[in-house]
Amino acid sequence: MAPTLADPFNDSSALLEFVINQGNGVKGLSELGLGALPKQYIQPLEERTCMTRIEPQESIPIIDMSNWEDPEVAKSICDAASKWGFFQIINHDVPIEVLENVKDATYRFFSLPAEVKNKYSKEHSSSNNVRFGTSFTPHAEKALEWKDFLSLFYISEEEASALWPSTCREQVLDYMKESKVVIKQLLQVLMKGLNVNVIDETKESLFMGSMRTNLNYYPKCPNPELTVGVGRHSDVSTLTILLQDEIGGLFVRKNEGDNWIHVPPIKGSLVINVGDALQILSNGRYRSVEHRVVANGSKNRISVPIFVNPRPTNMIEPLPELIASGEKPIYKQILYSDYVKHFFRKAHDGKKTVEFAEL
Ligand SMILES: COc1cc(/C=C/C(=O)SCCNC(=O)CCNC(=O)[C@H](O)C(C)(C)COP(=O)(O)OP(=O)(O)OC[C@H]2O[C@@H](n3cnc4c(N)ncnc43)[C@H](O)[C@@H]2OP(=O)(O)O)ccc1O
Ligand SMILES: O=C(O)CCC(=O)C(=O)O
Ligand SMILES: [Fe+2]
Repeated sequence: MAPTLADPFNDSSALLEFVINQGNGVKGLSELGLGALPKQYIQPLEERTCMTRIEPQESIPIIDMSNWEDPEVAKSICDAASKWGFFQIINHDVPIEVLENVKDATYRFFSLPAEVKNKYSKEHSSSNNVRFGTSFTPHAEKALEWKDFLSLFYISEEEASALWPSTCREQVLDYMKESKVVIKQLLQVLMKGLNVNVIDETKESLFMGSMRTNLNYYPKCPNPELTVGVGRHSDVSTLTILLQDEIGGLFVRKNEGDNWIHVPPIKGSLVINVGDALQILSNGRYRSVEHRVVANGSKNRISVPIFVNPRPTNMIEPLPELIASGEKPIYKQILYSDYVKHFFRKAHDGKKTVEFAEL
C-alpha cells in the first residue's frame, strides 16, 4: 500500500521499502505527487547544480560523421576526445527509426506495473546481466539520486530472448546492432590518432568485447534544485554512445575546472564520451570526463546509453604501441571486472575510480 501524503517518508525504512523493495522507484514517488522531496534525496550543497557554474556560451563539439574518414573530421574526433572527452555526432549511420523505437520502448518498460519491473531487480532477477534499479548504489550512498534504470548486459541473442523484458528487447538489440558501425568508425579514427593503425581481433575484443545498455528514467521531481538525476561521475567504459530525448539536463565538466557545460539535445544526434577504460588504454591521451544530470521539476526525461567495454576478463593497461614509442605508463595493468566492481561498489565520486588504476 502507498504511504499517506501527510508524513510519507520520515522513516527511511518506509521509503526504501516503497522505492526499492516494492519496485516503485522514483517514478512511483513522483507519481504520488509529493509536495516536497523526501529528505533521503537531499544532496549536499556542493553536489547541487544550482551551486555550480554553468557556461551557457560554451558547447562540446558537434561532428558530422558523413565524411568520417576525411582527415579533418578524423582530427576533430581525436581533438574532441583529448580536449573535451565528449562530443555529439550527427549524420551517423544509426537509423532515426531505431533511435525513436528504443525511446518508445524505454517509456513502455517504465510504464509497466512496479511488481512486473521488480522481477528484474537485484533481489529478484534470475541473472546479474539484467537489472532494474534506482539511484546508483543505494546501500553505499549518503544521498540518493533521482533516477530509475534498467541495465542490460549483452551475452547473446539467446540469452536476451530468454531473460530481457519483451517490452524493450527487440528495440534495444536493434539499437546495439546498428550502433556497432559507428562504434567501429570512431575506434578506428581514435586508434589511428594514437598511431595504432591495425585493429585486429584481439584489439577489437579489448575495445568493444562487451556491451551494456541502460534505459534511464528521470521522473519529474518536486524540488529539483535540492537533488541530482545522476551525480558527478566518469563512465568506466571504452566509449559511451548516449541517446537523450528532447528535455536536456546533461552537464559536462570543462577542462578539470569548476565550470560545467550543458549538452543540448539535437534531434537524431548521439552523444559520445570517452570512458575510463579508453583513458587507461590511451595512457591518458583521451580523457574520460566527469558529467552529471540535473533533476527536472516539470518534465520526465529518458536517456539510453550504450556502454562499450573491454570484456570482464580482459587485463587493461596502456597500449604496448604507446609504451614502445617511449611513453611512460601512468596506469598499471588491471583486470577489467575488478575495475568495474570497484566502480559499482561505491557512490558516484567524480573521477575517483580511475585512481584505482594509477601507478
Ligand atoms: C546504474 O547507474 C549508472 C551506471 C553507470 C554505468 C557506467 C558504465 O560505464 S557501465 C559499464 C560497465 N561495464 C560493464 O558492465 C562490462 C564489464 N562487466 C563486468 O565486469 C561484470 O559484468 C560486472 C559489472 C563487474 C558484474 O560482475 P559480477 O561477477 O556479476 O559481479 P557482482 O559481484 O554481481 O557485481 C559487482 C558489484 O556491481 C554491482 N552491479 C553489477 N551490475 C550492476 C549494474 N548494472 N548497475 C549497478 N550496479 C551493478 C553489484 O551489485 C555488485 O555490487 P555489490 O555492492 O552488490 O557487491 C553510470 C552512471 C550511473 O548512474
Ligand atoms: O542521462 C544522461 O544524459 C547521462 C547518463 C549517464 O551519464 C550514465 O548513465 O552514465
Ligand atoms: Fe555517465
